[in-house]
Amino acid sequence: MSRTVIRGGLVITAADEIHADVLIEDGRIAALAASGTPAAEAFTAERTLDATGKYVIPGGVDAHTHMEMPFGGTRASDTFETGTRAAAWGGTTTIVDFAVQSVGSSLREGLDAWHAKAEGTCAIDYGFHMIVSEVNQETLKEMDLLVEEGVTSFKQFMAYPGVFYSDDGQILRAMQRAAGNGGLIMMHAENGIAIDVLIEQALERGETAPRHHGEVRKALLEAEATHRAIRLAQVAGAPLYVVHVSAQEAVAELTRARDEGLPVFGETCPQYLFLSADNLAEPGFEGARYVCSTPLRPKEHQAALWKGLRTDDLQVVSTDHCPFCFTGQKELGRGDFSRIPNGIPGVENRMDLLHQAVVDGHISRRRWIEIACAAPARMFGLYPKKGTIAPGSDADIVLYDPHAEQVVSAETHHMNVDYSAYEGRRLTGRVETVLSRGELVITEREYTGRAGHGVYLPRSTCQYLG
Ligand SMILES: NC(=O)NCCC(=O)O
Ligand SMILES: [Zn+2]
Ligand SMILES: [Zn+2]
Repeated sequence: MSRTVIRGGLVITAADEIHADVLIEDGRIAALAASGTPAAEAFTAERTLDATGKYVIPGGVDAHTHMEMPFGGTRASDTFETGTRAAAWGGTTTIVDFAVQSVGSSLREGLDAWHAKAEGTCAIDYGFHMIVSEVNQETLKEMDLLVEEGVTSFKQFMAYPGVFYSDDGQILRAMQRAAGNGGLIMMHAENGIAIDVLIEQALERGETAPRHHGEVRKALLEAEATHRAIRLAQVAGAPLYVVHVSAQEAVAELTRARDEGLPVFGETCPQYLFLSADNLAEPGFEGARYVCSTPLRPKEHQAALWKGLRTDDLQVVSTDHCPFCFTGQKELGRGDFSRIPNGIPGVENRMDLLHQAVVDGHISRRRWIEIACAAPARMFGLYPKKGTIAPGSDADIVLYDPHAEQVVSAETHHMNVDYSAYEGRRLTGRVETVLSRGELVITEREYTGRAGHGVYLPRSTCQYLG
């Protein structure tokens, strides 16, 4: 039996804060006891980690990543190996990535392809959602099978006509299926048909710079799609999780639906909380770094997102990590913003940025852990194995120094991408040590993990539903 004890830290979960020692046995949390008490003194182990002055928090659960995803005529630049290593550096110990059904192929083929990419390469544990690109009798049946084997959530797109787009009828059918099999539909809510008209008109006017990406993907078209998705889910009797919410009008739709008692959930991402349309408007082609969809919004939207996170109208912060290098990838869209590959890197930055939100007074420490660890684990059927520090849970634990100062930079980050969306940002707080199932992956800011340590996580269904 291998044992580790973490002594003297402030253990923070979504529910509690307590100065406690944590005993780990064979990769799981065996016991907690208030530091200095006889119960804690009785913990014995081969390895002791001193967490004095540190927070001891659950490893982050990032429920929205796209490692090596083919998109926009290229491929996301992090592999499962580089992306999960970078995640670990940033205090995230679980990702849920998106397997993609290619048009003309089955869900099974898409899922198998993603298993093949990830297997034996990940530094931390991983699960999959399934992107459903085609809804037909076969794929609807496959959804049932996937839920049974632990792929319990399905992403559909109201955006990207001709790529991932589903029309309202296809969405309704998938939602009806999910209502029956316990699956959770994750919606990219933007009116892609209307946006394509606006893109065409903007390009005709010669508006080709990155900032026009934000202008054509209007907040109202996010809100309209969010409203439509909510009502389709209501008709189907299905729960709904809206991904990457950025517009205050979309938050208002979610709030209204939740006030009506509907099982509707929302996710936002650090880029919408910390960046804005001002970044997209950086001179020349510089703003291409910040092209993602939904787009970065004017700063005024941020207050509604923070409020939504405080009031639980938004439950989860994920990264939507989808990195494309500026050189050679983002550059595909020089002269035509609609050809800039959509996506922003951030899997390494999320826990730190959200800690900064604690420092800045936007959220409490426990809410930090709720939205970054516990809620995504519950939402996607991984709790309490992941997302908390409790006896029986996997020993996915971060020793976090709340006083360390850092400056974010592509020079020092570990993501396989040539820029940082947060370049030069000063943050208070830093990950010191990370354990994944009791194994040291980061040890006092040295990488001590290995590719292949991470295992696939079959998931149960959403734990917010009865
Ligand atoms: N969000 C984004 O811009 N890229 C990744 C694909 C998606 O999540 O829609
Ligand atoms: Zn999306
Ligand atoms: Zn995404």
